[in-house]
Amino acid sequence: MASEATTSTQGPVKIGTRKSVLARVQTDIVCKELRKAWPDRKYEIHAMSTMGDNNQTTALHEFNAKALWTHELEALLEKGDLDLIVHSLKDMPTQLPPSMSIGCIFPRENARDALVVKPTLPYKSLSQLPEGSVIGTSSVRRSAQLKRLYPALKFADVRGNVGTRLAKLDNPEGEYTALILAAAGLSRLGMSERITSYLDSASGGILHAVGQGALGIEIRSDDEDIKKLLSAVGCEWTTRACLAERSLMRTLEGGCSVPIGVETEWVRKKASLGTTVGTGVGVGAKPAAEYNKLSGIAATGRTGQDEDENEDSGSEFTENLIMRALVVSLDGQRHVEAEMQRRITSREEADEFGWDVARKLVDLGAESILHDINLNRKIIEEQGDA
Ligand SMILES: NCc1[nH]cc(CCC(=O)O)c1CC(=O)O
Repeated sequence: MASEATTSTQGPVKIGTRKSVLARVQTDIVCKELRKAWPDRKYEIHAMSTMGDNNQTTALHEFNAKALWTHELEALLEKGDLDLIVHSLKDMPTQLPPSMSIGCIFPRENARDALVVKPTLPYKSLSQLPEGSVIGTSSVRRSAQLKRLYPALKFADVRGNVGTRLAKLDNPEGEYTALILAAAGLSRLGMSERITSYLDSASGGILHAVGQGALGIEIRSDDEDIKKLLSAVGCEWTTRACLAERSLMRTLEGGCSVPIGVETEWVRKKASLGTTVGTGVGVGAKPAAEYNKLSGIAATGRTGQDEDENEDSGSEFTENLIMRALVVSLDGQRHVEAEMQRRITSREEADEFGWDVARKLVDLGAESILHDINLNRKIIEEQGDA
């Protein structure tokens, strides 16, 4: 028994996560993939409640919420009490502490936002909602975009995890007509049937959050053992698309989060024919499963399935990434938007692409919108506590 089996490379992989049901489900996805790739290792899941989870009342924007959700887990990672942390990528700050990095990103679920209308009401889309309908959302990205497109709507904060929010919506006495939630969260919780309609560029112009729908794995930057384990899982398509999105946000935010909406989509063209053989994130209002297949993301990732799909990349196919991005003022009165497409063949190119889209938004006037927002509010967060 007292062998060398205590070296870090052979010890259990200690996986950290938050305590919410969604966080647990997402962690199970990651753990399952790791087990499949490395069946001989042992895995331990440590679900911790964080300060954010414990403080349901203080208005979110009073904290630097992103840090609030991640700091406590990061401290354990740093100490070696954890080896990796499973995050919803959109909840990860774009700048990590220097000793931490993103080990990999898992295949993206449906990245879009979803409208969830109170079950007793007949409305099927945002445009059908009567004047004065109350939308429950604590996200300024969501409310600012909706104010721009649907000025007759009203907004109210809604806190708590996804289940709590839905219960507030369903309460006959409740004030909300509808909620806006990430489709990914609902889908992972097995509650896709609650989705009334999907919101995206093709169906009205609501863009989702940077990193939405993807899982980010945070590790110690110098942990070669965990890096090796992660090299067998994750999804390079999602990783590149999300790195581009994060680069966009990092370039624009200058330290604070701002209402930035984004949508990325892979377009794979057969070079000889010039025809689009697969498109990606944000195309039409497709149900989650079909959407995921369409995205070419889950299917072409290194997830063990459909690996052959990917073999055509390289010379015969070109992979272009389309990015649509928007910055909107809090009252919805001003906005700038941009769309660019570029061939992306590496993470570095993805990063540069996000930077260039940000530059384009700045050229179009994003800076004055951002300046006003930063004057008004020191910290704007989109955090809820899913
Ligand atoms: N803001 C909290 C949060 N963080 C991640 C998700 C859902 C899963 C995801 O977007 O990856 C949610 C809930 C929501 O925004 O509806």
